[in-house]
Amino acid sequence: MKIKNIHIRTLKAPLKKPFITSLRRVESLEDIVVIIECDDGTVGVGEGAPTPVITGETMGSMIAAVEYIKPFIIGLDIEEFDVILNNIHTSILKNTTAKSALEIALYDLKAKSLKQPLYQMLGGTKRNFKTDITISMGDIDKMVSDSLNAVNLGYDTLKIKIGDDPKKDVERVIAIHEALDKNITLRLDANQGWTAEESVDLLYALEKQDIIAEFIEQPVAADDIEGLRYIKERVQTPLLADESIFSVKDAKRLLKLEAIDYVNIKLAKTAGITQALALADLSKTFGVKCMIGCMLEGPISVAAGVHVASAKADIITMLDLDAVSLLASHPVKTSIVFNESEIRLSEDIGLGVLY
Ligand SMILES: C[C@H](N)C(=O)N[C@H](CCC(=O)O)C(=O)O
Ligand SMILES: [Mg+2]
Repeated sequence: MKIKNIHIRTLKAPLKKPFITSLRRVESLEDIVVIIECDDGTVGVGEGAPTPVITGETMGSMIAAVEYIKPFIIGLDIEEFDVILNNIHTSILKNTTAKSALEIALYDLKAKSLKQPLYQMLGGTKRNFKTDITISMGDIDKMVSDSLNAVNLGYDTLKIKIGDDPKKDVERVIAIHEALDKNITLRLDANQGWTAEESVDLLYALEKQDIIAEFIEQPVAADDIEGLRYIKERVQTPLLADESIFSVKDAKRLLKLEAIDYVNIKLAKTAGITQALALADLSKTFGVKCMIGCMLEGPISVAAGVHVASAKADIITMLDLDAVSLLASHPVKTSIVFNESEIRLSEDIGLGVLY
């Protein structure tokens, strides 16, 4: 099975409502779908969504990166899996989401060539998962009503976006906590919005009210490693690193410093499945649990995240794979069930995506 061609398509999908974090506001999804076509007609499909404020990539840069990588892998046989991976990653630096889209398509092809579902090829057996849902940042009343609606839809874990105003952020979390049953788990994501000192003050204020979230995600700037350690040494609320960890190297540094409690793995940051698996393995050696997350992206790349979650189910114990549920509709047929908080992998070969 030789790689004959690589096609790039654009996927557009409307959101149920605007997606708002301290870093950006998005009104609808637009991303790329990468299709690797082999000489026997088999195709593998991957996807990547631009998140300029996190990975530095845009639609244009991702398309250019995939076009640039193409000649390094066209003509190679799927049997030369490691050579193809190496060529993807060494032909150009960075461009992690573009590389992830290519890797996802390649893993889809490899699993299809072995006639196995991808999670089985990766050693997984788990097929049923529960994800949280993101509550976009906004006015307190809107965040409370969005939280109540999410619980009515069956979600028992909410990821609350905050980070634009520490004082208002405390009020938001207290109001949401007051409005919900106490069996609902709250995750907080500030997307780098606070300083280390603000983070400690804010988390103390919540802890004083007996609000201890499951974790606070990325309270400070991605490169503020000392800030993360400063917070971890002072608060009870566990600390999860997102934008601070793209690679195994990033994670090693933070884990050695004992600066965080959990790691958020996203294929768009790890440049695909290979390093995501390695990141889970590394976290396991440090006894640190992981979450698998996503950007605002579509069902193909989210599906790849679910397969990774199955492969590393012992260490990836938390899921933030809600992007498909945030879409009002999308054009992709999958045999994977995305039903609000419930996600179920099928026994179809490959990713389980028909495009
Ligand atoms: C969609 C997911 N639940 C999420 O919140 N991801 C964000 C980044 C998403 C983006 O801006 O596209 C995160 O974890 O920071
Ligand atoms: Mg985050």
